[in-house]
Amino acid sequence: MGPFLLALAIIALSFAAQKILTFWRLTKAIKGVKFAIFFRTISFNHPGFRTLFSDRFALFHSHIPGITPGFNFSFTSKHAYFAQAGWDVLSSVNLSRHLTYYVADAALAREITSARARFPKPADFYAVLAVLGPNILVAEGDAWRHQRRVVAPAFSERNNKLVWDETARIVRDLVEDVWRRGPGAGKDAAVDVDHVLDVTVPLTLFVIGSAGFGHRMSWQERGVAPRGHSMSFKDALDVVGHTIFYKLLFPDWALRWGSPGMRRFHRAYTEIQKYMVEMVEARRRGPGEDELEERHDLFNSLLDANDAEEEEAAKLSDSALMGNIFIFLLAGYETTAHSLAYALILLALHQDEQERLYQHIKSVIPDGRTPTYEDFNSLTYAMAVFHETLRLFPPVIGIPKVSAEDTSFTFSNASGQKTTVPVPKDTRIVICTPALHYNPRYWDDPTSFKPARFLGNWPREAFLPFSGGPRGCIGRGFAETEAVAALTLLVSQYKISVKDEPQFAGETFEQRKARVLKTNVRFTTYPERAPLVFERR
Ligand code: HEM
Repeated sequence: MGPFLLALAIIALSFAAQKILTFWRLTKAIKGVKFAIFFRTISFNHPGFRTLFSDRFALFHSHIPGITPGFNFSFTSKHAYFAQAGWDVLSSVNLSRHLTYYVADAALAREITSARARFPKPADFYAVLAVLGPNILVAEGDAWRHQRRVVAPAFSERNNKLVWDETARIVRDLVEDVWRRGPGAGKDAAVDVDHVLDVTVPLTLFVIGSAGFGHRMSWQERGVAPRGHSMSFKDALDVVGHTIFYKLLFPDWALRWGSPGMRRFHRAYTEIQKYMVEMVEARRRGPGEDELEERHDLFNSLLDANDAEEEEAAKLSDSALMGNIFIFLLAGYETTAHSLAYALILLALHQDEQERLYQHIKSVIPDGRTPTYEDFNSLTYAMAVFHETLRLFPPVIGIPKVSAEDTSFTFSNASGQKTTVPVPKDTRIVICTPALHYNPRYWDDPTSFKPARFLGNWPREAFLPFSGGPRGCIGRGFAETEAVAALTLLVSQYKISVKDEPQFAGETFEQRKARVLKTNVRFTTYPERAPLVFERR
């Protein structure tokens, strides 16, 4: 063996030895469960995954024993691994430098989400999102506090009302301009939708377009670019909304010169920035004659709040304004589109629940008028349907945190046994929302769709689709208003069912359910294919 190969072999061996030592050290560190045997106390390693790779190794979606917990294990297995281990916390040791705990224990999840300084977000996990500009989702410490203070007033009651009104307008346009007047549509014909996302994705895009960015869009609008632009706002937002992951994966030069899809994304992203710069400049010039109406979209309110900051140093920079408005799009559009889609599928599968929702809407609005934002608080069953959907299909399947200090977790299991595990500084923590939401300690019959469980008293600590504590979702009210409005407006006018297709004629209810709820995860959970029929009531 030549000296070069020998040097290479020594480096490889010492690398492997270092990995094995780290693995051994971490495994030793997680002694938790204690048993007293013949006057001696024996500690056992806290159960969990012992694998080569961490769950972040996206090549493997499911758990492969010894190799990886699996990128999507949290959704595919729900509470099963926790039940097997007999604990609602699992440890994970792999060849990375970090110990990880997966959490499905409600009290512990609350402890973690409420202690922002002890358990911040892992900076490396979120770094990629900073390419959009400084923003509230990735910021930590003082920078986060500053941004949240400026951003929070935009998510106001007045913005929620705008969300409602815009959702109502967009659903009305869908019904009148597309479903009742579109090609092949009779006035009262049933409407076949090939995939529910074909409805919910544009719907939520239009809502974030108007209530978020202050740009009204419609289903039939053709993409004519105004002077000075190469794309209409609608087309640009559509492209950016669907393919924003390009921005997270590739540097600017690659987007500029890459595949046609990458170039289209780059053009759309540049266009949106251009539109927003124009909106900022238009404000600085003052309102035009036809712009005297007060506007409560997120972008406008964010600019208002920023202008109102007295000290120049307290104002957000232009790039932080852009970063935040893009993060609203990234964090708020797919999550809402996908969860609304699941709600419609679940209602189509469970006709009894759909009827209950319909009767409840009728009891709130007996004269059949169009529901308004003032009805929102009374539409409790629609909200219960949305919450039950988020429990069963949380769009975000893991809430990552890191321990900022050496500490410990104490928790008990279903049989009342208590344990304490050490949590060294830099330990990774993932709150597994599906496991928490399907945990039978908190939810009776957890796999069933039962919206009524969200009426009255329900275990709030075991429901974290929006995370919780100070870093909880700032857009929760936005999403809930939009979903309740859309569900109420659609179910009050249409009976929704799963489309009968000849190739699935012989399937049982369970097979049909599994087919239309088949889920994939790309950033958020989404249904792969769910054809529905909307039949006029
Ligand atoms: C069903 C819909 C939604 C779900 C399930 C959801 C879920 C979440 C979750 C789990 C987090 C915490 C993420 C983390 O810890 O990294 C979060 C944060 C956030 N969400 Fe949402 N979200 C939804 C809708 C929205 C909407 C509509 C907007 C804005 C228009 C939005 C804006 C944000 C922002 C800005 C944050 C960061 C807050 C902070 O760190 O202070 N979300 N969301």
